[in-house]
Amino acid sequence: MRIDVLTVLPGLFDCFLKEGVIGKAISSGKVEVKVHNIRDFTTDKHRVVDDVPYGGGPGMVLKPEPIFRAYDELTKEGEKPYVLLTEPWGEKFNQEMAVELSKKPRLMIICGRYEGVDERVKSLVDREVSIGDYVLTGGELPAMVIMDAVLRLIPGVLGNLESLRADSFSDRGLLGYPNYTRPAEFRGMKVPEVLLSGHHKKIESWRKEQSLRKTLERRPEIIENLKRKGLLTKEELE
Ligand SMILES: N#Cc1c(-c2ccc3ccn(Cc4ccncc4)c3c2)n[nH]c1N
Repeated sequence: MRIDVLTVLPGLFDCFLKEGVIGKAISSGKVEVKVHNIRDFTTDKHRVVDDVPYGGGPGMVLKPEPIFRAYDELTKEGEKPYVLLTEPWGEKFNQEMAVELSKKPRLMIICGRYEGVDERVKSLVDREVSIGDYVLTGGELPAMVIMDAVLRLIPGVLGNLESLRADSFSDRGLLGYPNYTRPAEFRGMKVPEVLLSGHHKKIESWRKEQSLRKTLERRPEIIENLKRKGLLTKEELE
């Protein structure tokens, strides 16, 4: 997969693209992520990317020209990307969307700033996406959240064991099971016996029960949604 990111703050992506699972996936060539400074696609000597809003009002708006120039330049060759625009009021990002996006060969993520992008930029966009009902200062952190959730699903990025775990739980949006590590008792708090038993079938069923119970308690709508889609097995429904 290739992802092109358009932003006026490319430096925000430096650590994200160098560290951890995502950094390894990029350095090993499993995925390709290129961050482009919208300012590099301006043509004036002051490299202006924003302007005051028509009709008045606070703040500035990202101009359409530099973004269109970047899009035209980056789509001259190769497969056309599926274009995302991060927006406070976009479609809510979730695991289902992450799975869908992970199957695209190429993505482009346009990150707004200030009051947002000129409305005409949306003629380039396939999906306006929000990561939640709270207000951020720009679209870069949402872009990193989306990339993290999508790239971890690319085969080989997480390694086999992890991707097996992911398929059975988080890809259906179920909450995770409790994790423990040594010591077996810490300040009077013991690790559940079943996890020390070495009985893999019992451990798996305990973890599935914990995940379903936590999901039912905290996010009952996820269980209802899975029931409606027939994505819960008979024993999971019991
Ligand atoms: N995805 C996502 C988001 C954003 C977000 C995304 C892009 C931009 C560009 C500019 N801003 C700042 C702004 C502009 C207008 N109104 C309020 C805030 C952004 C916020 N906020 N909260 C989310 N969940």
